[in-house]
Amino acid sequence: MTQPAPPPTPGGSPLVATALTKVYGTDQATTHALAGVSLTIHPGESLAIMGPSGSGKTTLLHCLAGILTPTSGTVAWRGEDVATLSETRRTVLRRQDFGFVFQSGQLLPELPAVENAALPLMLAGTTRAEATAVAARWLAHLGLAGMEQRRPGELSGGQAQRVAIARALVGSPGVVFADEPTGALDQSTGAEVLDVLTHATRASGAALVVVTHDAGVARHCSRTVTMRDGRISGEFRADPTRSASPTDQGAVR
Ligand SMILES: Nc1ncnc2c1ncn2[C@@H]1O[C@H](COP(=O)(O)OP(=O)(O)OP(=O)(O)O)[C@@H](O)[C@H]1O
Repeated sequence: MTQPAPPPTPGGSPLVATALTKVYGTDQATTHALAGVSLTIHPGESLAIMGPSGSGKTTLLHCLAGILTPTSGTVAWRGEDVATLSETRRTVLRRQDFGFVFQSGQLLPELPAVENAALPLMLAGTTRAEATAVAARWLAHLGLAGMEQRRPGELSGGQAQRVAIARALVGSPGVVFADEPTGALDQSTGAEVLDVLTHATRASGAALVVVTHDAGVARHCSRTVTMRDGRISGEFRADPTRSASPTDQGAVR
């Protein structure tokens, strides 16, 4: 398969979170969703974030991606602190440097697949003709040639997630954030979509951060961190010489 995006910049900079905390609520009822998380995500790596419900996975993802402002701590990205940027600058950063894949329902139902995939480029000012041409190449790259004009309602769940992956990658982001990207799919479709997500992201040179409950997802990633009560409770690196699962891991933090 030919790579439709420009070649990745060699090297690139890591995303570095330091001592992140996030407290939700008021004085009467507070939740310490993040209680001091430090994490470095390197260019080209794929990181799975696992842990029980309520352990802070989505909150961490949203703080890393500039969707949420942490209560304290920093998120360093290409010389800026994502945590303290203005909302306007964060919006630009999210559009230009980051890609997003969520569980489902993220595509605009009235737009054909190619326009859904082209959206980040059009929002960044690329002409419609150029944006849809790049998006069509991504769709073909992800196995959706011939489906460019279908609306989301005319696609299977797995095909719709491939469109979402094309949309996440079309702007050549530095980091792709995915929150339960296969959560709405059956097991075999989910595995296929995950394969597409991890391979396409790696080929584009971007890092991938995936929140998941599924150990099968984590097995596709080069590293897994587990969370408990707002903290990182364990870390596991994939060993390319054997098939392993996060349950094998030893806690390193
Ligand atoms: N907007 C909010 N307001 C108040 N509390 C919140 C809010 N969002 C999350 N929380 C709380 O923060 C904690 C962490 O939530 P978070 O969604 O990050 O966990 P999670 O590990 O992603 O959970 P799940 O696996 O169930 O999606 C939970 O106790 C949750 O109830």
